[in-house]
Amino acid sequence: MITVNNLHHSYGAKPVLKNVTTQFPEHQITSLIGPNGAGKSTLLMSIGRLLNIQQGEVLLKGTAIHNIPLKDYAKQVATMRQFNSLNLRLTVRELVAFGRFPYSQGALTKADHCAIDEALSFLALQSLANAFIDELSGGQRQMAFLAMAIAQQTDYLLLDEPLNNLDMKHAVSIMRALRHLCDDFKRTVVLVVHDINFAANYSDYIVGMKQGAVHCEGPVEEVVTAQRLKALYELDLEVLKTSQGTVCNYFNFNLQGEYK
Ligand SMILES: Nc1ncnc2c1ncn2[C@@H]1O[C@H](COP(=O)(O)OP(=O)(O)OP(=O)(O)O)[C@@H](O)[C@H]1O
Repeated sequence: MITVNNLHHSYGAKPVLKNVTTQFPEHQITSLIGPNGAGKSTLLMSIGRLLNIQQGEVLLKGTAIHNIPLKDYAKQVATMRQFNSLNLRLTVRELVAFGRFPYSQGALTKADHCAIDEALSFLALQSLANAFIDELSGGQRQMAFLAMAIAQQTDYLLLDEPLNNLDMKHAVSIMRALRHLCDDFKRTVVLVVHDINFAANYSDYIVGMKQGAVHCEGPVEEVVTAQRLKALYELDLEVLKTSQGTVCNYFNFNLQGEYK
């Protein structure tokens, strides 16, 4: 279990996480949602140890993460950050191989090659294995970075906007793949996602953040209500239950406090 207790984070004098306390259920998908600038990425990067913890604590299975050697942490927690402008002269396979670094330190073993093959085939990326990252579309690149995180074979996956740049079909494939990782491989996934409909239909638990604080959290059914989402986003919307799932419709409503 990942537990966050009273986490504060400031950039310079600007506080962006204010007393954040939450935890993410094991073997489930948790979506971090909320308006732009709410602190979702800062929270995720703090948990992933890509940002130092300034105040408060993050526990992994009861141990404060700063007490876990980074090398061991990387075998338990993989983080995919937003990388939009990276131009790497690496093939997809070489990139995915970086996911094995905590195990191989660069000298890939047979087991590492198997893990790389598994990650590529899990996301149906075999045909792109020898393509160069800087020659891929944004969506293909996103999939390659996700494969790198999956190849790390950790119990916990932290993903910052993994659906960025993906068309509907690829976004659905990714969310199904993440469900498969949780349901069949007992992984725990925490992702930042802007599309409330993906959060509503593929996650188990939702943490809604606003202005650096946890605004609401709970199982999907509790958080995905018109009342909760209106308060979170300051936007009128309706939540429709259909035979295929939940649809949040926020089109053609008035923006609260703004022009029609
Ligand atoms: N490196 C940085 N230096 C200064 N301020 C930063 C930095 N990174 C983020 N911020 C600020 O911290 C606040 C929270 O940013 P963060 O990226 O965590 O929010 P977010 O909820 O993930 O936003 P978004 O949905 O827009 O990606 C924002 O006001 C942002 O401007």
